Amino acid sequence: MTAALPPQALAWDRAEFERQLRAKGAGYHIHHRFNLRMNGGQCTPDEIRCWVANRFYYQICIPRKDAAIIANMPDREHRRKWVDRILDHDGFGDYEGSSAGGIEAWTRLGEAVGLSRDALWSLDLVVPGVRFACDAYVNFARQAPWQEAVCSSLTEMFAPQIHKDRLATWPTHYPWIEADGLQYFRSRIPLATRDVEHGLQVTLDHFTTRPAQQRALDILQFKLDVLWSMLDAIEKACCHD
Ligand SMILES: O=C(O)c1cc(C(=O)O)c2c(n1)C(=O)C(=O)c1cc(C(=O)O)[nH]c1-2
Repeated sequence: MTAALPPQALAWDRAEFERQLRAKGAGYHIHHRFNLRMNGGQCTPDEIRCWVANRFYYQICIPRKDAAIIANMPDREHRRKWVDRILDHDGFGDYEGSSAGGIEAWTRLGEAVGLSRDALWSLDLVVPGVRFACDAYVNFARQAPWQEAVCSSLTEMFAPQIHKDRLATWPTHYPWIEADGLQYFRSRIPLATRDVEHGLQVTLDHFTTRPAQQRALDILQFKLDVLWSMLDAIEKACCHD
């Protein structure tokens, strides 16, 4: 719980509010013990497979989450921008090439680490804590005002670094993973940057009083908790030493 604000607390200006949002990166799952272990090369092939299979559930929830946000957006201009996020993950056209989408790229990652398409898509390896966390994110997007749901996507401010870390460390630590399986991480770097530009604009425009800005920080914390508890559940299920 956040301490109550004095009623006279002044709103932060845009630059300070953005700084406060970005400071939440200190709680990003990039600092989670499992992520440090994974990018430090200490995971076994089974642990990597377990992470990929569980994270797949997050991947398939993202476009459902984004569709829920669109359903709550009254404004055509915002819907036009937001719909790209669904296409980024679901893809369009045939299932080949860059238009195949993120879910297909994650399926490719699964194959590169030794998980068949059927094994991944069956969701048999997804543990309850991961389901709960991802479902909480989708449900939040369904129920919250759309600007709050947009704000919750802002953990993407911190995602390019985690993708870059994987691209920099996995080929050395895990040479057994076929290199083209890492394309998902490469593809997300420019897309996350574009997403954040729009998400930040909505957030800075909407949360303009100090209590509202505090609410935005709390929403971002909720989303950080979603990602953190996914890794808690994954660590518990996947690591056996
Ligand atoms: O690999 C990661 O650590 C990570 C984290 C996040 C995030 O911060 O929510 C996203 C992604 N990846 C990602 O690939 C992605 O497409 C994405 C969309 C969103 C969102 O909230 O809309 N987050 C993330």
